[in-house]
Parts: sequence; structure tokens; C-alpha cells
Amino acid sequence: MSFEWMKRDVPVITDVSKSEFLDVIYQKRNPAVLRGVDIGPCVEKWTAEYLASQGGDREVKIHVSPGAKMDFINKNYAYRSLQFCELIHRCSKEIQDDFFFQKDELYYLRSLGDDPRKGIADVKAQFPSLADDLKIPDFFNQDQFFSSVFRVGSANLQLWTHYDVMDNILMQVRGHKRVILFSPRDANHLYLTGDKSAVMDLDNPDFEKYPDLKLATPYHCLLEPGDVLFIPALWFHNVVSLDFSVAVNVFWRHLDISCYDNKDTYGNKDPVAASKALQIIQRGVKSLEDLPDEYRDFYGRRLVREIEKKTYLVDDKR
Ligand SMILES: O=C(O)CCC(=O)C(=O)O
Ligand SMILES: [Fe+2]
Repeated sequence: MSFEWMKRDVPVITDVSKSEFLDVIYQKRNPAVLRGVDIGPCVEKWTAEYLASQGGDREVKIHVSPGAKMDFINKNYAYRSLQFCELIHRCSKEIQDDFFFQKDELYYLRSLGDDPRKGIADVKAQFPSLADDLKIPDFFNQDQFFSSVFRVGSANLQLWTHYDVMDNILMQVRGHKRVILFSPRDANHLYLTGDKSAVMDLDNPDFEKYPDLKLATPYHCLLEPGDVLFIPALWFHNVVSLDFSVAVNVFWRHLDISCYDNKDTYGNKDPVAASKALQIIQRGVKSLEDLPDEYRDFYGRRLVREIEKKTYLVDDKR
């Protein structure tokens, strides 16, 4: 018997004003595709040729993957460096003359700041010759700004399902993308390792291995050039580039600055209070190791119940 996975569409909302975004969409904290927002002349200008000639020759760190699905568990990709212009050339074609591993390898850039270890990405600062082409919608206050990240990838490349801790607008500049999102409330159904889901194939999921995935609701959308996807903090997302893809995403803080880890570079370190709680729980679980199995099971269940009772939102409490 085949299982029909319940899918939903992310709503597409056209010509949304700043106040509609802030008063309605942002308040709901659900993802939305915003179509018709002015993100500047980049949508017309950023062809591969233009980006290669204007984007400069700075070295960028990239993921190189032999297959379309980057798999963080089996680490089927490697980190390498290329000049930005060379990266653009390679991403925009499917068979390479120069390559690291194989002719049909795929590339993915997630830009970093000037100091690759602790520099927070800011596209306009790192690619000044492209800065005027991009208009970041003024949906948030400047003091909430965290980073802006260049995302350039080969056709077909898929980025694993993960969450980030900042609010996000993903501006699709060139190419099309299929994005699948899951609510933070589906966290227990996604087989998480840290911020990533172990389920790699969402098109043909292995429900025998991941039976609880059936309980999750995937939200689908197809991004076109010029579209802006609002991804609220903690919403899981899985992204496939359908063709050569150029995007910029902006992370901004939803919570007060004091809630975030001040060593976060990528916008994905859990808020301070949450990582503290996770550490305490890990210590608590370790302390149960001193007990025989059936006692550990019993106190483990009590712990889970206590956490559910005290933290879950009312409609999810059992
Ligand atoms: O579009 C992509 O390549 C990935 C987007 C993403 O993960 C993000 O904006 O947080
Ligand atoms: Fe992300």
C-alpha cells in the first residue's frame, strides 16, 4: 500500500507592502512567497557573464559535490576554494573542463565574511561592485540585521533539510528553486542531528527507516527569479536548485540581541537559553546512566513528560 504524504503549498502573495508584511505575514510566523517585491536590477542584470566579469576574483570557499544530493552524514562533498569568477563559470555549466574530482561535479557557494572563521557575511561589503544591483526590502529595522549571504549553485544541487535561528528572506535572483519547508512543531518527526535532518531524500522518503516522517507536513513552493521567500526562524527548509542559481538571503534577529550566541557566524547557533537547556538535559541523561535500564526508562519518561508539560504550546500538550 502506498502512502500519500499530506502536502501543503506555501502561499504566494503578490505586491505585498511593508505594512502588510509586518502586520500580517510576519505576525503569523508562517513561510510565504512574496512575489513582485522590488529587489533591484539584479534580477535582469545578474547573468553568469555579468557576475563573472563584475563579481571579481576574490577566493571563495565552496562545497564540491559529486552527486546532486549533498549528504552531511556520509560527507559526500568536499570544501575547496575557487575565484568567484571561476566559480560562476563552473556553476553555469554541467560538464567541466577543469574540475576537482569529476567532470560532472556540482558546486555550492554560501558566502562568508572577510575573516572566513568569524566574519559574518555581508554581500554588499564583500562584493561592492554588485552592491547597487541589489535592493534589500526594508521589511525589518537596520539594528535587527545579522547577515546577507550569497548563495550560488549548480543546477540540480540539493541542500539538506536544516533550520536557522534567525528570521530570513531568501531572494531568488536567477534560476528556479524548489523549497520544501516543515514547521518547527515537526521537529520530532524529522530525525534531527543538531540543526539538520537525517532524511536526505524527500522526494522518495524511506518510510521504513523514518516512519515518523509520515507525521510531518511538508510545505512546498517553487521560487522564480525575483521571488522572496520568508523563512521564519526555526522553520526547516530543504532547497533544490532546478537550474544555475543565484540568490541572496538576509538573516535578521527576531529576538533581542542578548538572546543570541555572540559567536554565531552562520545564523544557526541556538539561542543562549536553548543551548544551555540542551547541555543541562545532556548532563541529566548522563546521570541516569548510573541506574539499571528499567529505572532509566522510567525516569526518562518522567523527564520527557515534565518537559512537554512545561514547554509545549497549549494545543500540543498531551
Ligand atoms: O537557497 C539556498 O541555497 C539555501 C537557502 C538557505 O538555507 C537559507 O537561506 O537559509
Ligand atoms: Fe538555511
